[in-house]
Order: sequence, then structure tokens, then C-alpha cells
Amino acid sequence: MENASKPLLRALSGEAVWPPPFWLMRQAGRYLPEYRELRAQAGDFIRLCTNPALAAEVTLQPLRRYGMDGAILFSDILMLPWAMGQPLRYAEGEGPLLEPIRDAGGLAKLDPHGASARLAPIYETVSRVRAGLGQEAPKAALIGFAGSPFTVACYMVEGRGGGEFAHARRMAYADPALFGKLIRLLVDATTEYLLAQAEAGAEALMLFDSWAGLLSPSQFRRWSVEPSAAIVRNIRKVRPDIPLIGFPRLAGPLLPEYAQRTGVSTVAMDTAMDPRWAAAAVPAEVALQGNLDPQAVVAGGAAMEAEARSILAAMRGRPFVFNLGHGIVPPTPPEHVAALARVIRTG
Ligand SMILES: Cc1c2[nH]c(c1CCC(=O)O)Cc1[nH]c(c(CCC(=O)O)c1C)Cc1[nH]c(c(CCC(=O)O)c1C)Cc1[nH]c(c(C)c1CCC(=O)O)C2
Repeated sequence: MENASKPLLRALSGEAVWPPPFWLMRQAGRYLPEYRELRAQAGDFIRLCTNPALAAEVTLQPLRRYGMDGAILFSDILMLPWAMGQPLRYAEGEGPLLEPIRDAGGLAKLDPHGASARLAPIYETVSRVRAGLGQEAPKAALIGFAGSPFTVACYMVEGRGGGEFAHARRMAYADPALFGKLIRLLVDATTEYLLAQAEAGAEALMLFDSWAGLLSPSQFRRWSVEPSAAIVRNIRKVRPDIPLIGFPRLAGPLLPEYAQRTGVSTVAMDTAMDPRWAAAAVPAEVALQGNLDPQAVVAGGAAMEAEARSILAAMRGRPFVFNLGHGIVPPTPPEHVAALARVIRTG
């Protein structure tokens, strides 16, 4: 019933809503002064993610400025390995650092059964945001999320980002039994994590596979498509109608196969994807989302507007959610986001 009144849920479920609903990856974050203030109050990033009052407030901040159609839970894809007991910290200027898992002994140290208790504050954030939206933005929908097993495994094995995840990709070839065990563990933990977010009030769920594009086609099918498909099947058994968004970043020509074989309701396009090609190659019942270059929003002005309009022109008449091709970056001037919102709203 509620789907009928929320434009984002309608579009994610395959309806061509126009002008299209929008939200932006990393819409809550360091480009907003009000975020930086709360981030400083919380101390570190993990404390912010596990403080339901502050995390809910941060989730709602961008909607107050720009009236997005969706709020994305403020958390991080690495909160799942953190909750399974893998030591994690976010170092200033370096991004996430984890104690790398390189062998069976490292894998054995994980405690998947303890995860749900450590994730409780995140579920509490979800219910608070849902209640907050009811009060402040009744037409906006709440998106829960997780990393895909492959992308999360990249960080768990490598211990850090910033490179090409050579250890993780090598382990997938050299010891597929061990890598597969990690992936299967993540399929189960991610299913549980996403279902608990839905239970707490998330109305759509997104799987971020940010590093899928590093894989060869055969490895992509095995480590990105298949585990994501398993999660989609598991979720659909319990929540047959919840919209599911998949983001196989830099999948290129494998995007339609990803859409078809995972069964997601929406595929998110990265910055490099040609929206005209995707519109023709992905079946019309699958919604598309994306894909303005985050750097165009830093630049702003006529260049940003022209890019945004050409994406809109390519997507007109099909189920579509306007977004960026990757997360918004810290140097983005907040007024450029307001100008972008005006362009999208005029369709
Ligand atoms: C790969 C990945 C991560 N996290 C995420 C991904 C997938 C999407 C993508 O490819 O960007 C997803 C993510 N991370 C964050 C969100 C919150 C919701 C939102 O989109 O607004 C979401 C959906 C907050 C965050 N996650 C992080 C921040 C910055 C932390 C801070 O405030 O210091 C935020 C707001 C930290 C983070 N978390 C991660 C990295 C590599 C970093 C460091 C880089 C950076 O600092 O931008 C892992």
C-alpha cells in the first residue's frame, strides 16, 4: 500500500515515474558542515555509526536540505566484518584498516553468531530514521544496505583499500576453497543483516559491489553474481516484494547478465556506464539508477547541468532513479547539490 505513495519505491519496483525520484550515494557525509559537526561530536566514525541518535540525525540531514526521495541508512559496509569481530579502524586520510585474513586460522577467528548483538544499534538507527521520515518526509523511503560478499571480502583479506586488492583476488584463484568459505559465510551474514534492517523498517535494500569490476568475467560470475543471486533468493523467500538494488561497479558489458542472473529489481550504473546502452541492454522491467559523475557535481554550473540532462534524456520513459555514478566527494559545494536537485525535479 505504502509503495503506491512513495515515488522511490514505485520506480525501484519497475514503474516509470517522471520526473524521476532521486537520492545520492554518500549523501550524508563530509561535504555537509552539519555532518562534520556531528562527526566531531561523536569522536570516531565507528562511534558515530553505532550511536543511533547521532546516526539517525546524520541520515536525515541531507533530506532537510534537498528533499531527496530516499534516505540511506548512515553506516558502512565494513560494520559487518567489524560486528563479526574483525578489528577495524578508520584512519584519517587512509580510509578503513582491518586486521587482514589470509588463512584458515584468520577465518576461524571470526564470530558470525555474535554479529547480530553488535549490530543492534544499527537496527535501532533504522527504526529511528523510519519514524523520523514519518514525521518529516512522509514521501521519502528508507534504504538499508550492505556490501556484496566479494567487495567486503576484498577489505577483509587485504586489510585496507586504496589498491587493487591483489591478495584477495589471488586467494580467489589460489585457494578457492578458503575464499569460497569466506564468501559463503558472508552470504549468510549479509542475508541476516539485510533482513534485520528490513524488519527494523528499511523499505528497500542495496548491495554495494564496488570492486566487482576488478574481476575477470569468469571470476565475476563466480564471486559477484552467484553470491549476490543467493542473497537475493534468500531475501525474497522472506520479503518477496522489497525492492533490491544491485551495484556491480565497473561491470561494463556484464551489467545485463548481472541484472538477469541476480534477480535484483534495480541495477545501479557506475560513472563509466553509457546510460543509452544500459537502457537498451537491460530489460525494461528492471529499473536503472545512476549515474552522474561525482566530479561534475564538484564542478557545478552548466557542465554539471548538461551531463544531468543527458542522463535524464536517456532514461525518460523507463523505470529510473537519478543518482551519482559513485559516492559524492568531500570537496562538493553543497549549493551545487541544490542546483542538481532543481535540474532533476524539472525532469
Ligand atoms: C567501499 C565502500 C565503503 N563504504 C561504502 C562502500 C560502498 C560504496 C562505495 O564504493 O563508495 C558504503 C557507504 N559508506 C557510507 C555510507 C553511508 C550512507 C551514504 O551513502 O550517505 C555508505 C552506503 C558512509 C561513510 N563511509 C566512510 C565515510 C567517511 C568517514 C568519515 O566521516 O571520516 C562515510 C561518510 C568511510 C569509508 N568506508 C569505506 C571506505 C573506502 C571509506 C573511506 C573513504 C572515505 O573516507 O570516503 C568502505
